Amino acid sequence: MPQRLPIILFALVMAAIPFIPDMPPFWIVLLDNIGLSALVAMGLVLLTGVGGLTSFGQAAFCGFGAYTTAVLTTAYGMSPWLTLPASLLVSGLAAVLLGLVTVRLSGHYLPLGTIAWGLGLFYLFSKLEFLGRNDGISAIPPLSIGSFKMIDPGAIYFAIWIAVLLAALLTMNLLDSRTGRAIRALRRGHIAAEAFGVQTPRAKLLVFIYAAVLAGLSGWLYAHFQRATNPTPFGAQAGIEYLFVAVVGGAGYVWGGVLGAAIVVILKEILQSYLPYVFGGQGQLETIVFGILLVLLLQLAPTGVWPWLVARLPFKPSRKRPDTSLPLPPRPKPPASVGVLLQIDNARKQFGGVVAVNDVSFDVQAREIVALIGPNGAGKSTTFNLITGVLRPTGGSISILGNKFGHARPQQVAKLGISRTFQHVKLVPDMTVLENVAIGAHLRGRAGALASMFRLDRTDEARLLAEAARQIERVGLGDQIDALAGSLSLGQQRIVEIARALCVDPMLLLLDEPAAGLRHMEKQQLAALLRQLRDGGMSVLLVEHDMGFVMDLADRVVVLDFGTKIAEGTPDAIKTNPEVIKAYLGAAA
Ligand SMILES: Nc1ncnc2c1ncn2[C@@H]1O[C@H](COP(=O)(O)OP(=O)(O)OP(=O)(O)O)[C@@H](O)[C@H]1O
Repeated sequence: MPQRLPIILFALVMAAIPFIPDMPPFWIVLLDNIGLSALVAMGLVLLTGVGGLTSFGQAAFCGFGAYTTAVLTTAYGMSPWLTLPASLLVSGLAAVLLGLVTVRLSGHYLPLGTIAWGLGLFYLFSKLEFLGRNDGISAIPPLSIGSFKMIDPGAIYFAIWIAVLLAALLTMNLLDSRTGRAIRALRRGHIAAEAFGVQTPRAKLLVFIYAAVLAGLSGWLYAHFQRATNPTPFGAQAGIEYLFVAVVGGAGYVWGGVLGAAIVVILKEILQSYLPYVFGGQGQLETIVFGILLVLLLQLAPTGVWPWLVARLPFKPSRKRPDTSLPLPPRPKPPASVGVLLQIDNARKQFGGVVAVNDVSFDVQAREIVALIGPNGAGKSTTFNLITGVLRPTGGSISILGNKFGHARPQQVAKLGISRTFQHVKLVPDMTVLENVAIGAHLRGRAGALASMFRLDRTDEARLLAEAARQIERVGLGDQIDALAGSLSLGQQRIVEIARALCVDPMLLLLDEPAAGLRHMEKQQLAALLRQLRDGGMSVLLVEHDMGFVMDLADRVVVLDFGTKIAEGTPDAIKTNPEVIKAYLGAAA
């Protein structure tokens, strides 16, 4: 089924609803409220479900949108259509200021931070004289087109649902793009995204602003729907409720935001209307029952109702295969005469009293496979992290083609043409293999968020996906291209990581335990691929515990023990080196 067909059908159904004969006006009011809530929830889908940034403070951004238009239309007589950009701008600017502080927080501090400013802004709205303090602002004019005033709920219905549909389309376009993949990669932690050039603070700020602008749009519509505004709908409780809406619907899914809004708004309405009859007018009971029902719902569908429903559909949306003939210009390569590609000179890394890497020096030549081996805790992964900019060295230097880059950020290291895989696989499990691998080509694309939202990125996108598809074919996973990464075996996921690293078109490939979890045949195929890459001009530095694999494949082996280099040489020399034998036997004993 074509991907856009369900959206067109949905739009037609929503457009037809107000024309149903004898449609109770109350239902239209409910649908208006659902639309307003869906706009905020959609922003939260992107922020929390996709980007992994939990926010309890979204209601405050609705407040910015609502109060901006309320002030400008009532005090300055501006047309509501002119206040729309102003409302979005004020919400966006507020998000920039709050986001610059908030997105740097991590773990529990991030949601706590959003609660703090959510509460703070609520009190600000209720204390400022020009916002009408607790009473708010009334007599806000309705939206109008010519002499047609959208006073009744059936009229503003169209404005609200056109906004919801446009927001859904723009959000889906954004997610289905280079920038969208970067945002989705955030959920797996910043290290994996940064290794492929994603500017994670910028990506986080982008989703923060985007979510705030959608909330501001909802606030603007709300102000002209209610024609009055006060602080209550923009407080902490409303912020928590919006998060509920997103989670119940399915926090990672655009349409989950719409469905969640429908479930929560309708459920609340039913409970408020009927529970007083059941319990004889006892106050507040609906809040308790509402909470219990939502918890039960989440037991049934832990990732939200939308994915639960989609998994039960008899048909699946069809995915278009990328056209692999589309070229992506290769990155510049080192001249054929180059000898040493990577030089590590007395690299040192201390964690407090632990010397994880102790003045280690070695090099990797052009077109060479070097293995870095050593017992557990020898400092191999730390060395990888020093080379890739994840850790800053305590001393020494690292250079590529003679240029020192020891203190570069991971994004800059990726730009130099160094890409990597991880000891603990860092793929986004609910993204397809193709989408995961395409993150590797991030630096080779150009399209930004705005171009993606308006589908102006298609040529760029087609080239990135073509490159990803070629690399997936190259590593032998062509038949898994549309599978979710999380559904593959661990060994296959490691191979997907190699394809992602190859998408960088690197001159140096760093592989952290690539053969772990692979079967014998798969290891042989991997070795053949790595030899082919080397013969094609790439250098490979790999950490591996499988000695058979290493000794068969590597041109040279560097051995670490307790952070210190104890040997270096050809596989044959290393196999018989007494220091190495002692280190390994010592470790085994
Ligand atoms: N972030 C950290 N903080 C403190 N100590 C650390 C940190 N990272 C690594 N270490 C220590 O540095 C030493 C080297 O660790 P590293 O992970 O580099 O070893 P490895 O050779 O990769 O081991 P393995 O083969 O088990 O992965 C270990 O003693 C480890 O405990």
